[in-house]
Amino acid sequence: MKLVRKNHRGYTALYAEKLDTTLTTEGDSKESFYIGPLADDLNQWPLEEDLPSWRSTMETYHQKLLSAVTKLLSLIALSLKLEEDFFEKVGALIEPLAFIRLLHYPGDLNSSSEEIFGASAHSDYGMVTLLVTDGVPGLQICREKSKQPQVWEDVPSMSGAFIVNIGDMMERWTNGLFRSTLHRVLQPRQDRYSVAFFTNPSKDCTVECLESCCTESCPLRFPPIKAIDYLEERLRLTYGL
Ligand SMILES: O=C(O)CCC(=O)C(=O)O
Ligand SMILES: [Fe+2]
Repeated sequence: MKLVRKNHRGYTALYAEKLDTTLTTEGDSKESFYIGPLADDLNQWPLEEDLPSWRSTMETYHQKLLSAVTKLLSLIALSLKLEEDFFEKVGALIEPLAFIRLLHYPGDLNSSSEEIFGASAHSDYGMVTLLVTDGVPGLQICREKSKQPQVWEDVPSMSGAFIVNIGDMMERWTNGLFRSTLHRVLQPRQDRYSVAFFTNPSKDCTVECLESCCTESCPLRFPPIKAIDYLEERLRLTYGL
């Protein structure tokens, strides 16, 4: 039963995605399943009789994580000396483009190429990502993404905790004050599973540098852009379209 990806929902096969668009390799050695906003009816669900309660479990997870992200965004707003509901007021949370991605990295691929990653180096595209992993190592971050050579550090898995990644749209909003996290996943030696929850602003929300983040010493780095335009371009590159 494979519900092949349509409208960025459903199943994506091994090697279909390449997160580091500078690599010349085939693609990342992971397979995944996407579940997007619940309201628009575009999600692809397995039959209830094949996977009883799966849909309702995923819908509950989506709702709970969106509510956690909403709280996190109000803390981010306060930390930027903005009103608590700033991200609501700019329209980011009207119909946020929030996606669950269920990920599987097969452990038995025995690839000899050092250039094949479970997930090649990238930063997530949106506001923030909440990530849970099954404890199998592989995830790494690079703290100083513009320095060469890049230094990669393992990210330990903590049971009961989320890993939180800042995304590129948050970096654009804050003119780089909040830096998006460059990360990757090495090809694991045993099966590895993780669940990411990506949050992008609503499609018509304009992501533009906050006034307080643009100064003479820190001039504007990114022009304003509509969330959907930014997201679609990043997805286009990731899938080599
Ligand atoms: O599997 C992981 O730990 C990370 C996944 C990831 O970075 C992504 O899907 O964007
Ligand atoms: Fe990621």
